Amino acid sequence: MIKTGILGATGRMGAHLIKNVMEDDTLELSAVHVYDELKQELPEGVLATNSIPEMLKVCDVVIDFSAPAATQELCEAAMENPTALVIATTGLSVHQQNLIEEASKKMPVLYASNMSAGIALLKQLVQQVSSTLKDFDIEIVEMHHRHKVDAPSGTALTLAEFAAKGRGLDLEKVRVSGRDGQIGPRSKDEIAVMALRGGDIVGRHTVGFYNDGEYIELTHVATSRETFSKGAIRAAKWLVDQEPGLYSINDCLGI
Ligand SMILES: NC(=O)C1=CN([C@@H]2O[C@H](COP(=O)(O)OP(=O)(O)OC[C@H]3O[C@@H](n4cnc5c(N)ncnc54)[C@H](OP(=O)(O)O)[C@@H]3O)[C@@H](O)[C@H]2O)C=CC1
Ligand SMILES: O=C(O)C1=N[C@H](C(=O)O)C[C@H](O)C1
Repeated sequence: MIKTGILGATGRMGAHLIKNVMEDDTLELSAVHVYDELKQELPEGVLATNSIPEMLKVCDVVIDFSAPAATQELCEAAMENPTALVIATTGLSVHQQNLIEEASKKMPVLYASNMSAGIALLKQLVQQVSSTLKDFDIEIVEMHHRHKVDAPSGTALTLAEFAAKGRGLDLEKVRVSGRDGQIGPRSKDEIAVMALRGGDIVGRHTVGFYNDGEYIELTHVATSRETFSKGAIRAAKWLVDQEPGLYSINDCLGI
């Protein structure tokens, strides 16, 4: 059995993870990190702790759907106690992204801004369309539930990176995150990434390629959070057998 820990256990994703890990035949729920208060009953023997180092001591793998500060603490603690890490938290700073890379020198780490198989494939399609249809304007729109705290979504940024890569562009130089007022005509290279928030939308991403006379829109819709929790569990099972290094969800899926 793979001893599994959950960081962000009291969150929206945490609730699905607890359920899905407990249902799984090859995973054992060893520990949950409780930042504030755990409102859910857990089976006897599961460590509920507010200490990340204590959680790491009893786990083969930790799955993280939490917040940037928590991910940072996880990476720092894991460098003292190397443990496979599946990291799904978005809204990370450059420093926090570098920490993940640093940690991956000592342990296998899989980072994915989206754990679904659909987005794993969509990234590749976006890069292909971007590099093939060079004259098409690229615009990305994401929609999420009203509780989401980071914008644009990590997935939208990842899709934008693949779009930029398809054209050999530096996303930092071409990304537009809003339009308002006398902004002038659209420049050729810009890639807009726009965020909408409302209701209980689990996650919707559209990458549009627009030209005169035609356009293509590629849309992925997540209709259940279990898409992400089950994707992370699939990643955890794969990751525990890997050497130290930084992996993507595509590595895990072999695509
Ligand atoms: N990669 C993917 O496929 C997906 C990624 N996500 C990402 O996962 C993250 C969590 O999403 P969601 O579950 O909706 O968010 P929630 O706000 O519901 O949950 C966040 C969790 O993190 C905990 N937390 C917050 N701050 C800290 C801290 N400083 N230290 C330790 N724990 C902390 C919260 O504890 P408390 O409840 O006590 O505040 C809570 O358990 C987000 O970044 C989201 O974008 C979400 C879905 C899919
Ligand atoms: O916060 C969410 O809910 C989600 N976050 C991820 C992101 O920022 O891309 C993935 C998914 O879209 C749901």
